[in-house]
Amino acid sequence: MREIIRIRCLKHIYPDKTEVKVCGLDFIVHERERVAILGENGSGKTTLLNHILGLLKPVEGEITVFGCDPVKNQKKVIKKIGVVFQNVDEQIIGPTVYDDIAFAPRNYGFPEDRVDKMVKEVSERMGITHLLHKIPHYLSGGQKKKVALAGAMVLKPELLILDEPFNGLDPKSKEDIIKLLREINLSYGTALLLTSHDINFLPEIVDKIYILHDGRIIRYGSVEEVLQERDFLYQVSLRPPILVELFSRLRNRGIEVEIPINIDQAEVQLLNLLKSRGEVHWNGYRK
Ligand SMILES: Nc1ncnc2c1ncn2[C@@H]1O[C@H](COP(=O)(O)OP(=O)(O)OP(=O)(O)O)[C@@H](O)[C@H]1O
Repeated sequence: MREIIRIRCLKHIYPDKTEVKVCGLDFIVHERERVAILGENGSGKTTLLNHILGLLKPVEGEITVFGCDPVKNQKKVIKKIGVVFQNVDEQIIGPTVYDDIAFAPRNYGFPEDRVDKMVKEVSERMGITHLLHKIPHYLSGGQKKKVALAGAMVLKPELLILDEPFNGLDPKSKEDIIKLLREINLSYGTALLLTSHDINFLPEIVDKIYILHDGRIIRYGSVEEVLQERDFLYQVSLRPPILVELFSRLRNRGIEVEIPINIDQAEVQLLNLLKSRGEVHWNGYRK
């Protein structure tokens, strides 16, 4: 698969002299991949994303996005990327939801009938056509996230960057956003790159994980490999998913179970345990 991002040992110095380093392993994202960056507060996740967007210029290091330097070729690069920032209030700028979603295509000079088609198509996919006439300020938090996502997706970018997409959402809205992101990835082939402290949801939405700690990318692997490493996650100030914690405790008591990362795997593990004790039938129902 084609590489769309490659970063090696970035260093950034903010105007107040705060130094942020992202060294260690190379950071690589391929087309269509679904990748999460994990790390404690202040570890540099947003700084890294802002470099990918060409909004920040590193003082040291190498960064290539879609084969280009994102600072020197910002217009070209940004056209291929949709972004949902941590604080969506700062990015929703249109007087109505319709105008907000129409902002990017109008900005790129698409004729108004094309813009109309694009806005309607993306709004239908996001399930927000009933909100198009509304003033964004009055929307709920979950509705604002969906509008921001529609604005980010209207040009069908190759890469979607999401900084803490689940912040402040209720469980149903989280599920809606996860479902939308999976559909977007599948139907448009859009690569997903996200940060999240909501570790329990990650197996449903990403395949690969990078971990940032103390200015270094210290771990890269599949979502299963990384999230099953309970002790390692604690060492780097992260917390394992609740199922990993529970089943690790059972293993520590000598109970023979594999560590699951989602509810289906956990169900299979528990049923196997009950079957081995003769407490349930082969079909998983109680004897
Ligand atoms: N505009 C800025 N000016 C000065 N320092 C900044 C600025 N933005 C970020 N920083 C500092 O850079 C470091 C990394 O911040 P960053 O926002 O990238 O972390 P993060 O991993 O995204 O954190 P969080 O999980 O809390 O969102 C922090 O020490 C932060 O205080």
